[in-house]
Amino acid sequence: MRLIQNMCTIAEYPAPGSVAAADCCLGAAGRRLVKIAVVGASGVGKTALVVRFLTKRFIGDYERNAGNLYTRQVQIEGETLAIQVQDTPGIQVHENGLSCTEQLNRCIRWADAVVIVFSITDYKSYELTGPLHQHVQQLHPGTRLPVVVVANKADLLHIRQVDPQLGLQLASMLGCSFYEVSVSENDNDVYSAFHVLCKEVSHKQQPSGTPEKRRTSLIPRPKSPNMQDLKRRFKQALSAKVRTVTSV
Ligand SMILES: Nc1nc2c(ncn2[C@@H]2O[C@H](COP(=O)(O)OP(=O)(O)OP(=O)(O)O)[C@@H](O)[C@H]2O)c(=O)[nH]1
Repeated sequence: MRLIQNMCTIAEYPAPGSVAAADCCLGAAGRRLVKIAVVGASGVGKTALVVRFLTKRFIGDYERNAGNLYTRQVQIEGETLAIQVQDTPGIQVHENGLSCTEQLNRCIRWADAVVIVFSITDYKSYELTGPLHQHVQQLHPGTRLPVVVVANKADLLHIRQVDPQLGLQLASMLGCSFYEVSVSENDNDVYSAFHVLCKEVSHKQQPSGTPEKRRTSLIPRPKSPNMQDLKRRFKQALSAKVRTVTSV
């Protein structure tokens, strides 16, 4: 779906490592930038989720997605971060596994974090979550990309195919936060999912030396005796010895 705040599509998006991509490391006004890709099977509500997060609205009917990029600012722990959210076309599942286009892979490589969406009314979309998570991590070798798992359409209880426990168990096995949401009925949980993810990325982006440095400066150093102290102790020892000698 085409929306306000639309900047460009995945196809136009600079490949990671290019000069243009490097320019994107800081958002408007030099704010830190968090790049999030929203992925999952077709029809699970990816566009609806992104639109809800950006506008707090649920429109109902969305054009088939071509992979649009949106931006907004969020407050995380007192800091205003620029975040870019990349909506992606639905992943097709084939008998021999995932079928990810190069366009989608480029988007996942570009991202600092990923939201994997499935629908509670579509068991196949849930089954995609594990392999998709593995695929995301494979595209980011040497690091653990923050991922949140979102189970959508929680309002459609009468046609539920995925038990909430299943989603929770899978997410915890993958080491991800999990949210069961109804994009059509509620925006709080949607916001929380994005917020948690931004927080995780923000912590990851902090220079690694900073907290460690602060911690070490808090550890009290063992006191080394100064000369005055040494002299005083020496005198004390000496007079004790003298006292012992005189008492004998
Ligand atoms: N009942 C209900 N319907 C929803 C919810 N979220 C999305 N939908 C509907 O599900 C359909 C698919 O939503 P989209 O947001 O287009 O799904 P998508 O994952 O972006 O689909 P693709 O672009 O094909 O990949 C639309 O008709 C939405 O109105 C929800 O929480 N509850």
